[in-house]
Amino acid sequence: MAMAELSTPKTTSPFLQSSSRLRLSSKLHLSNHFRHLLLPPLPTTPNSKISCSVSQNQAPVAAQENGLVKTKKECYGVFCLTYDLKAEEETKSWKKLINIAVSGAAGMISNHLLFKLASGEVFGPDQPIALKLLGSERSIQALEGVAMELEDSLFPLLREVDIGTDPYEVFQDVEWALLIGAKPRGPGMERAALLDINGQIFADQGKALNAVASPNVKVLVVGNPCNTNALICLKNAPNIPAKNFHALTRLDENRAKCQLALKAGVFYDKVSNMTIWGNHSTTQVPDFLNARINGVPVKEVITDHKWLEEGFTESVQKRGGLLIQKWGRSSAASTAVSIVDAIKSLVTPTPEGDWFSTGVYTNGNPYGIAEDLVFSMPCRSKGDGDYELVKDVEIDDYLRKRIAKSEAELLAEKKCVAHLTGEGIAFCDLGPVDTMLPGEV
Ligand SMILES: NC(=O)C1=CN([C@@H]2O[C@H](COP(=O)(O)OP(=O)(O)OC[C@H]3O[C@@H](n4cnc5c(N)ncnc54)[C@H](OP(=O)(O)O)[C@@H]3O)[C@@H](O)[C@H]2O)C=CC1
Ligand SMILES: O=C([O-])CC(=O)C(=O)O
Repeated sequence: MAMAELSTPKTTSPFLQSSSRLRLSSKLHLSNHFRHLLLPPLPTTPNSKISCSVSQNQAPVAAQENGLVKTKKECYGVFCLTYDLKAEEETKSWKKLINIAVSGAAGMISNHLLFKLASGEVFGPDQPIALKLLGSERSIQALEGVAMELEDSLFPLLREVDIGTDPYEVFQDVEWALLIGAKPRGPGMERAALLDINGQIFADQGKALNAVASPNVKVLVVGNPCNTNALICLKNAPNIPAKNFHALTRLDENRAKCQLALKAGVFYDKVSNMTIWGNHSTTQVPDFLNARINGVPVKEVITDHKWLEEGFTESVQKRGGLLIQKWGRSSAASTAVSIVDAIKSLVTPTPEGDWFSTGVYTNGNPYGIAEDLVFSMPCRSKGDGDYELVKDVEIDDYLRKRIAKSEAELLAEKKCVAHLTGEGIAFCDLGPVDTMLPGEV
C-alpha cells in the first residue's frame, strides 16, 4: 500500500503516548476533545523533500496557557518520515487536500468506511484527504483508538486526522459530510420517539454545517431514518443548496442487484439501471420494470413476474432485518461499501445509459412525487459531485401505487418532525404498521 520507501521513524506513535502529547488544535480548548493529527505539508517544488529536522522529529508538545492549549507546529511519529524521490514525484501530481467529516466515527459502519476513505479507494489515488471525526463524550476514547488504527495503517493519502465532539469545530471547511451517527432504535421504542431523538441530532448538525462547512459541501445522511434525517438537516442549513443533501439508499440498490443476479444466474455486474424509489424503509420500491440484465429489460430475462412483484420486492425491503437475525447486528461492512459506491457515483461520470439511486430533495422532480421530501430516485452524474435526475423512466400502475405508499410514509414522517424543520407544531401519526427501517422485522 505504501507509495514511498520510508526511512526509519525516529519517534513512536503519538497515539501510543499519553493523551497530553497528542497534537491539539491550537485554537481549541482541551475540554472540547478536539484532537488533531497532522502530516508534513505536500512538496511544492520539484526538488523539495518532505523531511523533518531532528528537532522537528519529536512528539508534539501541548503547552497550556490560561487554560488554552497551544501546540508547536512539529510533526512526529510516523508523520515525520522522509519521503524518497519517487514519493516526491508522486505527491507533486496530487490534487488539493479535501476535508471529509464523518459522524458516528467510532461506530461499526465507520470502522469499515474510514479505512476505505484513507486508502484512496473512494476519491482516487491522487487525492489527499483530511478526516474530521465527530464523536461524543461516550466515544471520545474509542475515537482515539480509531485514530491510532488509522495512523498504524500508514496511508500516504491520509494527511490529517482530527477528532472532536463539537460539530461546529469538526465541520469547519468540510467538503464532504458523511453523517452516520444516530441512536439505534431499541426494543419497545416508538418510531416517533426515534424520529424526535435522531431528528434533533440532524437539526443540530445541519445548523453547524450551515455555519462552518464549505458552502458547496456534499452531505450524505446514513443514520436512520435517513430520508427524514436528511430533510431535517437540509432545512437547518439554508445556505447550503438543498440539492447537496443525500440519504443513503445505495445499499438497497446493491441488495436489489444481487437478488436479480441470483435469480437470473448472472454475475451481478450484468445488472444495471436499478432504481430504488422512496424511503429507506420497508416501503421502498425496488424497480424491476426499468432495471436491465445484460442490457435487456429484467421482465424479459426473468419471466416469473409474480416473484418480481412479491418475492424479489420483499427480499430487498427486508434484507436488513434478515441480516440482523443472522448476524445479531445491522449491516456495517456492506453499508460502508455502499457509501463508497454512493460517493464514487457522484465523483465519477455515470456510465452511458446507466444510473444510480440516491435519496434527494424532490423539488422540481418530473415524477409527480410530493415536493419538499427526500426521496430515492434515479440519478446520473458528470462526476463533478453534482447530479441530475433521470427523466425518462417508465412508471406503470404497479410502481405508481407502491411509490405512493412510500411517499405517504415520508409525508407522515415529515409531520412528526415539523418542530425540527421550522414548519410549526409536530403531529405524529405513523399509522398502525410500524415499518420504518429495513433492519427491523
Ligand atoms: N441508510 C442505510 O442504508 C443504513 C443506515 N444504517 C444506520 O446507520 C447508523 C449507524 O449504524 P452503525 O454504525 O452500525 O451503528 P453503531 O451503533 O455502531 O454506531 C452508531 C454511532 O451513533 C452515535 N450516536 C449518536 N447519537 C447517539 C445516541 N443518542 N445514542 C447512541 N449512539 C448515538 C454513536 O457514536 P457517538 O457516541 O460518537 O455519538 C455510535 O457510535 C444507524 O442509524 C443505522 O440504523 C445502518 C445500515 C444501513
Ligand atoms: O435498520 C438498520 O439499522 C439497518 C438498515 O438500515 C439496513 O440494513 O438497511
